[in-house]
Amino acid sequence: MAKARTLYDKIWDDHVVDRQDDGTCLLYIDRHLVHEVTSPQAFEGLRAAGRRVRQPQKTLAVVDHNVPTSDRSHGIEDPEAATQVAALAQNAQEFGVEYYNELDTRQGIVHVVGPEQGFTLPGMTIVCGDSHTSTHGAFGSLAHGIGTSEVEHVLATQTLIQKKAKNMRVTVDGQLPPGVTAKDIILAIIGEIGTAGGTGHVIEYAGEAIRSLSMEGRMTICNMSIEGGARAGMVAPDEKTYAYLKDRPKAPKGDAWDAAVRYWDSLRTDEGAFFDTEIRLDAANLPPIVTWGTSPEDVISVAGVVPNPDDIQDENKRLSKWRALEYMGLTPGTKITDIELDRVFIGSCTNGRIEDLRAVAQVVQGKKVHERVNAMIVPGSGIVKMQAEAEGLDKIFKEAGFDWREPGCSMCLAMNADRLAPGERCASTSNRNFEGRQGFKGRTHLVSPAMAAAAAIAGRFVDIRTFG
Ligand SMILES: CC(C)[C@H](C(=O)O)[C@@H](O)C(=O)O
Ligand code: SF4
Repeated sequence: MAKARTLYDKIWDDHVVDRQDDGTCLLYIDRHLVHEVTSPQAFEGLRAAGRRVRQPQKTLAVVDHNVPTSDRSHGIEDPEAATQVAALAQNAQEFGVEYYNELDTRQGIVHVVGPEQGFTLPGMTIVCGDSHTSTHGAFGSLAHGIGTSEVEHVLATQTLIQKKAKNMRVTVDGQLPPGVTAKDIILAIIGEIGTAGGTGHVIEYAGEAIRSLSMEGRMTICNMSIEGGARAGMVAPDEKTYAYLKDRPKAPKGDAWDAAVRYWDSLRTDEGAFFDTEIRLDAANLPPIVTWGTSPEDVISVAGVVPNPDDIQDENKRLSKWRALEYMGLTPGTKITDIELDRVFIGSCTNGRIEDLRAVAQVVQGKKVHERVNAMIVPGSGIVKMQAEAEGLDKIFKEAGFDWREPGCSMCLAMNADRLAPGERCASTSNRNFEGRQGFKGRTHLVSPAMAAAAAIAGRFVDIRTFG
């Protein structure tokens, strides 16, 4: 009998072109997403070597990090951003790669755009010069970030040099309580395993709670796999995956669709397959989570208090958590619900999709953003924006006092004009709370969309389970 294999093993095996004795492999790459930040040198390298893009139709380029989220119909004012955007437009044209510019409705954050267009499909190897490429694993693909020199390698050859990672399974049993979301699951997992817990592994998420999630929720989980140190995250495809993808512009059609689904149905981890590491969590025990520090592992229940680093044995860790508290302007023992906010950011490739915006609308409908708070909502893509407007969500947001913006990465990493002022405190639906991530000396607390929405109204963190 054939050896029992994991989902990761199967996709890996189906893409190995060559294997050296030391385990180094050449992997075939099915899809390559390209954005303006990590591609200029890669295209420059091709140009210098006189090479073409090997398979332009398997490559898709979009601008997201630098674009302003204000009206851009009259061009991009910031000269640096304008130069980077223009460079991608020029490279895409010169190398025959499909490109969504800042005025295209299909434009958005690269990890929102891929799935939305059906460019992301189960069983594929997907890369992008961006760490959150792990998002696409929600479709049962092997998707991970690569560096700029690898971007050049993939552009030139449609292959990547890789060594196989270990298998890890995170099983989330049970059912999520009301008010607790995919974001809380992944923050809880990272809190449990730490930011290095997944190092050297590809994580497969399994269990009843994961199965019950929408594709949007699964993307939120896979998105943050990288914050847990893993190379990639994945969820086996199922009927929800197919329903999401069917009739998407780039998804296969007719007989090709049927044949694809037959293959995708085989992409399940076999009974008895080996995992190097296994973790289990019970969804029923999870609270809404807020991060208190400068690492995504610094998690605490909204009903809790800021922890005391003195309780940590390891000296280095203890000191680093004290530094985090100092940076965050917090003292141990402070109730999370006593933390006041200046800003709220709803968006990013973690939580900038339509389901996230619906969750926000549900919380803020008929209410007003707290007078101290400046709150913005940045849809993950033009398609998300259009859908939200068709559902009237933008009206709900604007009436509540939210700023409704154009799509892009925005204040997830503050590469454009959207940023925190020094000392400002923000509830954010994004994935990183590093020092300076949302602006110099800015203070970021990671939360779910519903929790960010409630915080915008209350001006402080509130427990979404009792808010209303
Ligand atoms: C700019 C890009 C290289 C970076 C990444 O790789 O993740 C960004 O998207 C981020 O989220 O920090
Ligand atoms: S939204 Fe944030 S995390 Fe996602 S790709 Fe953009 S900068 Fe990176």
